[in-house]
Amino acid sequence: MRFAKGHGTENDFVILPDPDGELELSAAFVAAVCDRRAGIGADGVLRVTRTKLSPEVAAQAGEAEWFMDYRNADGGKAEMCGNGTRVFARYLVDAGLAEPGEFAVATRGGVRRVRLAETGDVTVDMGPPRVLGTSRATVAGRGYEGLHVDMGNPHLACVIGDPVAQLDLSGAPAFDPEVFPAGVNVELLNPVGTRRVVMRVFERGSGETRSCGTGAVASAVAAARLAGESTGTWAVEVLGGTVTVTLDEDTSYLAGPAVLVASGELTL
Ligand SMILES: N[C@@H](CCC[C@H](N)C(=O)O)C(=O)O
Repeated sequence: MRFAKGHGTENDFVILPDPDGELELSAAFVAAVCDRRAGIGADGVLRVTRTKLSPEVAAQAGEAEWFMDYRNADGGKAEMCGNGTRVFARYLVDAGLAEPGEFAVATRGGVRRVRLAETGDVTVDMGPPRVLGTSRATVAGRGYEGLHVDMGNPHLACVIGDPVAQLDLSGAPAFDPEVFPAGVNVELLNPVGTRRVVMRVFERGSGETRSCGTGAVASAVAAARLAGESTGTWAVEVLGGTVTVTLDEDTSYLAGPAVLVASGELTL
């Protein structure tokens, strides 16, 4: 089986091309591929397949030829992955499956438009963030209030007083299962200047990752609220670099680098 490996601000993915929709990905197989010692190692898997061959998103086939079938490192499916969409777009162009410029990608969370710049950056129209209230997470015994933001997938973005660099994220944060019955991605962030935040994230199904695109947008929304703003551009510093989030009246954009670093034959 052919594979490629790529990352967006060190949120890394194994890419499995499956143009004819022949691959059945079991959770155990995905977890084995993502294993950082016994597998290739990644935060998730991106299966590249045709939208029209994928019953769960076939309704998007008129808008997007390719479906990003995203799986978390534990093998579970997720609705959306912002950095994954950027890396997926980079792969499609480099593999000759899409023209450089602007095109659409099908995801479980709906169609997302992407734009590749000459600089190598990829921007995704992430759609409108939906703010659904507040809730609490507990990290290493400490409770934090956060904003519940739906980016297609669920987020709890907590603006905290402590420096995020000092947090112990070795264990999963506790959260309210009544608010998040399907689990949640928890972001912890500090505003560090005008429209700039530092963020760490514990992702549902993948653990702490070095970046999370949907989480970066959720964090920008939380930071904007705190500043009494609803539009503008935020820099979100993550462990793997910096992404840019733009909030406007009716949508949000995520921009940053997306690179492919390897390809080969998977023998697992
Ligand atoms: N890293 C991603 C989000 C991946 C999915 C998430 N773990 C979930 O289960 O919702 C991103 O860049 O958005």
